[in-house]
Amino acid sequence: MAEKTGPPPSYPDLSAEQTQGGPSSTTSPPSYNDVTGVAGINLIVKAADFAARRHRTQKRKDHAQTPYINHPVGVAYILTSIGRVTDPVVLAAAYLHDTVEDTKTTIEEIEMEFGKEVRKIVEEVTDDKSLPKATRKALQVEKAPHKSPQAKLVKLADKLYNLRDLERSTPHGWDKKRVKEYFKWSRDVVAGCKGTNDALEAALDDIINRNL
Ligand SMILES: Nc1nc2c(ncn2[C@@H]2O[C@H](COP(=O)(O)OP(=O)(O)O)[C@@H](OP(=O)(O)OP(=O)(O)O)[C@H]2O)c(=O)[nH]1
Repeated sequence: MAEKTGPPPSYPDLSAEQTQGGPSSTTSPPSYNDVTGVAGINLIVKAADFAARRHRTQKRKDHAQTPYINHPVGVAYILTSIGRVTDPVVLAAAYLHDTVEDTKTTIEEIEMEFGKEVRKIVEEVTDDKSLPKATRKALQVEKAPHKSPQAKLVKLADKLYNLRDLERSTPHGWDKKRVKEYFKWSRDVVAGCKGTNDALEAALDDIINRNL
């Protein structure tokens, strides 16, 4: 028989932006090196919760105005379902991969909440939005081969999600030429991440060849 537990804790003073529950990490960052079992699941779900709060007002660029959080959730799911990735640190980083680039979240905050390993991956896949767009795009191609295998996994899944999204629906204001340019540029970024995960790379090759 299941043991009776008390009611769930309440967090009356937390704003929607704050993460609820779990040990608070206000002093030193947790270490999630080789995290497994319940701790691993908790890390992943905490990252999903954090990302949902931080992206909560944002929408994708499609005509349906899909909530932005669908993207990081989909990137994490691509990693598990196609890439067969089970490392909680990589999956947490997938949920968090756009929080620093696209919200007020700082990389220090990611480290305090999720540890150095997750921070490193998120940092590696974060573009500097203060740079001109052409520079940012060129840097992604240039830097891709030098990234860690974990960051390459997130990058590959991110690109696969965005390319699938482009096949599904053209973002508001994009013409055919821009879509094609995105496919070409993605092909160059993906080339620099090769040798990381056969299934993800095969899925990317398929969609890129279909569209170029
Ligand atoms: N395909 C598609 N992309 C959308 C949509 N809504 C938002 N995006 C985001 O737009 C970015 C690609 O648009 P761009 O014009 O090339 O780049 P920019 O927004 O960074 O300037 C991607 O950012 P990113 O994830 O940071 O990736 P990336 O720029 O590194 O590829 C993608 O996630 C959508 O409805 N469809």
